[in-house]
Amino acid sequence: MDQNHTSSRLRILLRHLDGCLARPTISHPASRPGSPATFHPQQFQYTWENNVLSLEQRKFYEENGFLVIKNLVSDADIQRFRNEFQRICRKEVKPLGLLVMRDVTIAKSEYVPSEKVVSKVQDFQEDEELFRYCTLPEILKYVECFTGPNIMAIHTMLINKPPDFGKKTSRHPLHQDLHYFPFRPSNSIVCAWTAMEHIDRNNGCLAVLPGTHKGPLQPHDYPQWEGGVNIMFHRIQDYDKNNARVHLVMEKGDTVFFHPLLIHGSGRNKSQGFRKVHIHITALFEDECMRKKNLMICWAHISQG
Ligand SMILES: CC(C)CC(=O)SCCNC(=O)CCNC(=O)[C@H](O)C(C)(C)COP(=O)(O)OP(=O)(O)OC[C@H]1O[C@@H](n2cnc3c(N)ncnc32)[C@H](O)[C@@H]1OP(=O)(O)O
Ligand SMILES: O=C(O)CCC(=O)C(=O)O
Repeated sequence: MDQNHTSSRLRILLRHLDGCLARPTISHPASRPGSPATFHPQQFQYTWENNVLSLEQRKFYEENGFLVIKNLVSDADIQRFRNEFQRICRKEVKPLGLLVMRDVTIAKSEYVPSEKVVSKVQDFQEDEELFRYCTLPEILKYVECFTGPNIMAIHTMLINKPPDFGKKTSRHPLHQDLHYFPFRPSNSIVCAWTAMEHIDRNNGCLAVLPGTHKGPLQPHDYPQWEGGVNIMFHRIQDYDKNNARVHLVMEKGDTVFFHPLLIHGSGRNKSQGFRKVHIHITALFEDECMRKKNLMICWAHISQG
């Protein structure tokens, strides 16, 4: 991390701690604020009562730890995200703090800047066009069902899963996102994952182990894969092999919301195309004290809701 990046992060953090927030709010007030436990103490621990989710949808998330909402993000927005991603890949814009990842098989090679060499951009909080995703009312409306109000965007990614270079390195091993996060509580965190095109097993869709959000955070390490593993792509060491994997086939604009303890990963991209998804992770910080405590241990940029 270079010095500019470090000092920019530090400034952001200090601004938050001072309560002088630079970024406009992305909060979307709950229509019926209240704690999830207030309404159905036995039944609902993971969702909030706010008239957005049907009873069936709430029960599904509670039981499975994920929920797919069809056709949530418009084609026009997805096209704008694509355009901006391409500009970043061509190095026409260089948002502050952005991490650009390349697949491990080409990480050390010479390259011409293009979307063919970028497997992921991460932490695009300073790129207004990509960060717009985190502020879309249709996304926030659902995020709030899992986090409650006072939402913060914590981590952002646009994944451009490359066609596999023959080493199966395009796979993302099964893991729990909470492994990467130093803040809590886990039930106040949700990931939004939006398909930017049709995604199925051929181009490496998301695979989830339903219900695993009810278990603890498990130890992770690197998988022993012959072809190599992308940096930080840790796998869960052990999980119940009897727990059937569900492959989420999704259309452009469909969005899956999932709990940070849900075990998930994605398969090899066997197609010739670059499979794109837009992701962000959000969390609720329930009160000022918890917000400050979490901010002090959190490495990612945070926007306050
Ligand atoms: C919930 C969510 C968080 C789940 C996930 O997404 S898991 C994946 C999270 N990924 C990350 O956190 C990436 C963290 N970022 C980084 O490690 C770095 O910033 C990089 C993206 C690698 C870029 O590092 P940077 O120093 O700016 O650039 P360099 O090109 O000089 O790379 C530094 C050393 O890393 C190597 N590298 C780059 N890309 C990969 C790769 N895909 N897999 C394995 N190694 C890689 C690169 O070859 C270089 O190695 P050395 O020359 O130092 O030996
Ligand atoms: O979209 C993918 O390939 C998987 C992404 C993922 O599991 C993650 O970044 O946590």
